[in-house]
Amino acid sequence: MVSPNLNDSDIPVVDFDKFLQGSESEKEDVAKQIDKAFREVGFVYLRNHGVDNGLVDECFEWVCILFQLSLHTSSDVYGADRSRQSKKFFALPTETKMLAPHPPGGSHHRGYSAPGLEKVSQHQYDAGEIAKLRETPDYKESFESGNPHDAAQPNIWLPESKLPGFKPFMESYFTHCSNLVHLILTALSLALRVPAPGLSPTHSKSLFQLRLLHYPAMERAQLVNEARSRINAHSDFGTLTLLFQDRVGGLEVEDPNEKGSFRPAPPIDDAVLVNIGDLMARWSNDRWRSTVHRVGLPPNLTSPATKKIVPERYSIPFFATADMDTVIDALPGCWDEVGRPKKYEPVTAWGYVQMRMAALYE
Ligand SMILES: O=C(O)CCC(=O)C(=O)O
Ligand SMILES: [Fe+2]
Repeated sequence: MVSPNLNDSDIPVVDFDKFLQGSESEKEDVAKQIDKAFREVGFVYLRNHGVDNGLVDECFEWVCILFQLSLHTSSDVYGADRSRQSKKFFALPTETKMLAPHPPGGSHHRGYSAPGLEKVSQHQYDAGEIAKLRETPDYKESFESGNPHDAAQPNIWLPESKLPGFKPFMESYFTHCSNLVHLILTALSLALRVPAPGLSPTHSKSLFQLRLLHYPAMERAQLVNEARSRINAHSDFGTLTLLFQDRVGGLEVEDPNEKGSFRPAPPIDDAVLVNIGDLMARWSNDRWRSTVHRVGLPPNLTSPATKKIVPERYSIPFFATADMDTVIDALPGCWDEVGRPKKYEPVTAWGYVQMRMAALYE
């Protein structure tokens, strides 16, 4: 259930411009605010994050094109003042999207996944448990792409003629999001006083994943009765996630002080939501929280009175992880011999991520 005693969101909103353009003391202040948010909630909204808002809008336009936005539903989704409807949308049939299929298995995270293929699981490694979860698959479709220089996971694109301009746009959007990840890592290094050059070089290969997500419209009753889910409660498994979401809402974050109780993390215009993943939580010796989150009913649909249909929803998560040979051992500032011993054995990023990804697809 959603906690009734919490208002919209306890997630702090931080003005990142003060880090990008500010004085040394302003940078330090922003770093401290982000550190505090990650300690307490594991999530932070960043305003003025430096990824051009027009570019974010354009990315949403591409997502709509890819996933067959119908002009009927779009006004409800985006509100009047965003430019996300400005392109001439056309329907891309499933056969076309299947020209770039996500390979089976959990080790090559690229290309198109049709609704129902993926079931996000939280710490489920037991085959029987995973099979049970799959009985109500997440009702969403996705398209994943990554760093064009990642030889281990080559991108899987549609033929250029099917969606001209899509690949170059996504490659450039990837770079903008990567830059933001590196800036956040620099802020975190400042907060922990990690000696120069800080954490950014541990992500030097930028083996990140850009995911385009579409949750099709569905009957409200299906979501309420848990006949279908949008995305089940889970934590992310890398270091940092950036999340851009449209205006529909429905993302919920677990109350750090009350397991099983969720509060809304509503979209905030022009802000990106950033959260800690499991690998980073471990690396920080649990100084930072990797908080469980899920996507359910948008807050304005919690009362059944009027609307029977939950509108479609689009979101764009960007998952960062460390270079695969990085040894994840408690970061400076996160442990000491006396009061805060290291909780975890050192592990490479590779060893850790493999274990988690195997649970996603099979
Ligand atoms: O769609 C969203 O808002 C959240 C997606 C998410 O949590 C994920 O893909 O890991
Ligand atoms: Fe997530």
